[in-house]
Amino acid sequence: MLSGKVACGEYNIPVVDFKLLVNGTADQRSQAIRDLGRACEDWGFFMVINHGVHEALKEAVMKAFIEVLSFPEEETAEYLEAASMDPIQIGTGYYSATDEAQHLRHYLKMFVHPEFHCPAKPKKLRDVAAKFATQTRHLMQQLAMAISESLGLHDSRIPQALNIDSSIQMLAQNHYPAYTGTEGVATALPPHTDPGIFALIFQNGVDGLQVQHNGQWILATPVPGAFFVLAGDQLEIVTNERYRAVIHRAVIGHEQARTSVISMLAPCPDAVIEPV
Ligand SMILES: O=C(O)CCC(=O)C(=O)O
Ligand SMILES: [Fe+2]
Repeated sequence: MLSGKVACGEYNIPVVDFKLLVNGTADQRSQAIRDLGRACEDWGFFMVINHGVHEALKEAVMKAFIEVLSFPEEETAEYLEAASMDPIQIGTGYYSATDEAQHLRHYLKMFVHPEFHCPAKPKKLRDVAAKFATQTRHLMQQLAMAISESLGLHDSRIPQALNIDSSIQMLAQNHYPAYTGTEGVATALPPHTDPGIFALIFQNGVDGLQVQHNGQWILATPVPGAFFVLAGDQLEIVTNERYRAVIHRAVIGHEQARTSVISMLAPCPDAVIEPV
């Protein structure tokens, strides 16, 4: 059974306008930075719009990732059952005994920074994934600078404290086949926080990401073109828990399969992260 009541519609998930954050007038920038600070403080979650990553690129990445997951197992055997730090991983998550997942999730994960790793097929994946990785990394670096400012600090303070220049970036895709069981919807990814600094997420038009806010589960429905931005554990640590990592989960209904693409930034494993 899916635990907790789910609210949708009655809450306004915060929206941050990236264009105003970087190119606005002084007043617009201050307002956007305040909006960002409030979103991080109250939710640990927001949507970013006008971020400059083209829809066509996002679609191309999702399509190429779907192709990888659809290859017969013998073609992706080297990535199956990989360990958590292996550069490319393909697998299926279904941990019903331990953590309440009731339905399948197929995933692909690849580390793209500081070294770029990518399955050789389909051929177009390398090019689109590299572009998407660079653009979303840049976006997350700029968000980290703006977060510094939202805390009244110099814009380099939080990025430096996180060693962001040497950080690790991972791209991932989750594919959740439509649910076939007897409940209304099923949990496919149990409640968790993300271990890194931020995750950016977009999806195939099917909702299913839920975030915890003031003790309630909220279904996240994006404004067109937006990325969801989730604060992770390392952001919580560096801000001394002022900006908390958001607890979230993914659910899946009967009608349609859901696909999400994630770009995630985390400090390199030997970085020591302390509150600023
Ligand atoms: O599929 C989603 O929307 C959420 C994915 C997620 O939280 C994760 O992979 O850590
Ligand atoms: Fe997550």
